[in-house]
Amino acid sequence: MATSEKQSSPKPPPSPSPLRNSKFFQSNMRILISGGAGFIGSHLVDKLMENEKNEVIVADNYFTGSKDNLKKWIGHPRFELIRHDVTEPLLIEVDQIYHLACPASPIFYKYNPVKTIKTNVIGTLNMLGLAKRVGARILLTSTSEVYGDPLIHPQPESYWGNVNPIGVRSCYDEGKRVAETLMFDYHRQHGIGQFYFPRFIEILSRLLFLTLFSVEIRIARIFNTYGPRMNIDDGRVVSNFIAQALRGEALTVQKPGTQTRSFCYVSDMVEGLMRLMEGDETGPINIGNPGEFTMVELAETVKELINPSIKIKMVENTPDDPRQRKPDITKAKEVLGWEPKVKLREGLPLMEEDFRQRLGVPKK
Ligand SMILES: O=C(O)[C@H]1O[C@H](OP(=O)(O)OP(=O)(O)OC[C@H]2O[C@@H](n3ccc(=O)[nH]c3=O)[C@H](O)[C@@H]2O)[C@H](O)[C@@H](O)[C@@H]1O
Repeated sequence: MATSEKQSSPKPPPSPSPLRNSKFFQSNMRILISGGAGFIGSHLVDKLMENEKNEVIVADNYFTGSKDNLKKWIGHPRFELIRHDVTEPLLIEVDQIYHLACPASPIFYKYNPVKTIKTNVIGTLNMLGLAKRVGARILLTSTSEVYGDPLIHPQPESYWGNVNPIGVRSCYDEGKRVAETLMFDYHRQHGIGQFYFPRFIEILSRLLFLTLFSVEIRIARIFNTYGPRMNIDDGRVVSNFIAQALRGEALTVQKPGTQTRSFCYVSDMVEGLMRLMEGDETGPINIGNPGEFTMVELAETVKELINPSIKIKMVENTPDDPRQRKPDITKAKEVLGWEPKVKLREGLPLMEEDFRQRLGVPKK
């Protein structure tokens, strides 16, 4: 009886790798960024590379990302770029994983929805498997789209959302919701978890080479982000309007134009993600700028700042477009001490400058 009780008792959590335990005696932190050749990923690479103790490894399949975004780091001894699709397993030794890989623009993620949901589900499983094997901390970039077409405004993290499970956006928003579920399931199933142990016990356990913890997770819910290096033909609203204004084309406001979004400048986003990774809070945490604009207001602002002579035209919208979106960032302020600094009117000219250079449109 005693033997069978012993056999059926739950297994202890798996041990973090020796690499993780010896972290306190090593100078370098090895950081993987999946999707690091993309818009937000490449800005994150720039920031992490500023710290000489970081080694950065980017894994990207270049579906929407580009080597161009990382050209200044190629050949750097602390930087490595791997062509890799996260739907396949990746076996490397790292301390931290920023898991960003997934097309984020609606036209790109709807282009191959099966691939999008595979990236979110199988890709996140593979990254979690890696995190579990090597004892790495993993941060998932989830999205404001998990709130769907929200019935609560602004959206706090406690809101469960209003999502169409069979719509054309589901590959992305339901995909990210499953990715969040996987993160928490790995956290609960493969480790005692920081819900129950404060940080100092975690540190003490590592110093004593005890392995109380396994999969440490962080979840950021990213709200609409803009800035230099967005794909010019990305299809999202800020990049569309800036490219249209510079090409002298009418700004295409999708109907009704009263729908709202809250736009966060990319440097603020990267700062929020890094604070979340380094802090003690698992999340989910909203990272976004609460400044809220209708699409007509955004078009008028772009027109005024970049090209007052262009027209604004109303065009058809796509199904399930959320009518309003604005982050409640109380939690980010409290637990990360983070809030965005760059206002829309300050960020748009910085993005305009980058788009001018890439489109070859000189300033008048
Ligand atoms: O930019 C982002 O960070 C987010 O972009 C998309 O979400 P969405 O808010 O639909 O992004 P957009 O395609 O930029 O659309 C925003 C609004 O602008 C409108 N829009 C878009 C493009 C355009 O040319 N004109 C226009 O009025 C859309 O109808 C929508 O109401 C993604 O699905 C999110 O995951 C991602 O986090």
